[in-house]
Amino acid sequence: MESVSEEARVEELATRSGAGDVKEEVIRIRGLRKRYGEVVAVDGVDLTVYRGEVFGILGPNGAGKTTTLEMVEGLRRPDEGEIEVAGYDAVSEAGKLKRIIGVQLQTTALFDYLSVEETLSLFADLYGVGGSHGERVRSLLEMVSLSEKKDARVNQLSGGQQQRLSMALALINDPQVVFLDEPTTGLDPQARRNMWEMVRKIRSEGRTIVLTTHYMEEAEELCDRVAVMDRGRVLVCDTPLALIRSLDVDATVLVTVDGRLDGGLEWLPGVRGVERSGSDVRLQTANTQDTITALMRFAAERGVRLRNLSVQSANLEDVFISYTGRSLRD
Ligand SMILES: Nc1ncnc2c1ncn2[C@@H]1O[C@H](COP(=O)(O)OP(=O)(O)OP(=O)(O)O)[C@@H](O)[C@H]1O
Repeated sequence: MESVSEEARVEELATRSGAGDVKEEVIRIRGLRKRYGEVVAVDGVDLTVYRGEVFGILGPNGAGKTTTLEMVEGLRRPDEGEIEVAGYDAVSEAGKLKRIIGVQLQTTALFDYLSVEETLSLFADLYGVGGSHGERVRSLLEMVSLSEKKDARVNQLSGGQQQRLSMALALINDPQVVFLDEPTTGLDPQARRNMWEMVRKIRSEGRTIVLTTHYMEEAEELCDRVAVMDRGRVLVCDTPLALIRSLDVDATVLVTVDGRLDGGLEWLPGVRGVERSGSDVRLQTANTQDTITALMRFAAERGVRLRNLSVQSANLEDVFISYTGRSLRD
C-alpha cells in the first residue's frame, strides 16, 4: 500500500499550487485558431499564464500543442485570436517579443562542426548579447552541467547533453519567458530527471516557463498549472492537484486473482470501474480503504487468493481519460 507516499505527494503538490500568491499575467491568449487546409490544429484556445510559474500544455500527439506554442512565440501566424506576451502582441510585435523570450530549438538545427562553447558564443552574437560573452557562456555551461564538454562538437554529445545545450541556448538572451517543446521526449529516465532539475533551476531564477509534454508524470512533477489539450482544444486548466481532486476517482487498485472472482466486483463499495486482463484486475475506486477491505472479504469468502495488491494514486492520465475516454498514450 502506498498511503504514506500518497500523503507526501499530495502535500508536495499542494505547496506547488501557488494559492494565495499575487498573480501577474505574463501571457494572455484569447480565441486562438489555426488550421492547415482541412485540419483544424488549434480550435479556439484561451489561456492565461502567470509570471514565475511553470505552465504545462499536456496532450497526446497531434493535440495542437506545438502549433499553439509556435504562435505564442511569434513564429507562426494565427488565423484568429489574440496573443499578448509580457505586453507585446505576438503578431504585430514579434520582433520585440523575440528579445524577451527563449525558445528551445531542436538540436538537429545546430551546427555539428562547432564546439559547444562556439555554439553558445555564436548565439550570443546573433542575439546581440552585449559586452564580453565569456562570463555568460561560462555560467550557462555550468548551469546545464556541460563545462567539461565545452570543446566537444555538438554531434559528439549524447541526446541528453544536446537537450541541455539547447536549454542553455534558450537562455542566452536572459529571457523572461522560456518555451520548451517536449523537452524530454526520447530521453532515458536519468536524462529526463536532469532536465527536470534544470527546469526547476530556471524557474528559481524568476523566469516563466511554458512547456509541452505528453508525459503525465512530467506535467505532474514540474508544472504549477497544466492545460490539458486534445484535438485543438483546451479541455481543462488548473493545478495538477486540483485536476486530480476534481475526479470522482481516488485511485486504481491493481491485483492478481488466483482463481475465479466473477461477478460482484462492480458492486464493491467505492468501485467506479473494473477492467480485467487475464488474472489481473484493475479497480477504479472513489474510496480506496472501503474497496480494499471489501475486496479482501469478497475473495476470502470465495476461497480465492489475491496476489500483487497495489494501489496507484489517481493521476493526470486519469484526468485525461475522464475527459476524453481515451488514454494519453493511445
Ligand atoms: N505544417 C503543418 N501542415 C499541415 N498540418 C500540420 C502542420 N503542423 C501540424 N499539423 C497538424 O496539426 C495538428 C496539430 O499538430 P501539432 O504538431 O500542433 O500537435 P502536437 O500536440 O504538438 O503534437 P506532437 O506532440 O505530435 O508534436 C496535427 O493534426 C498535425 O498533423
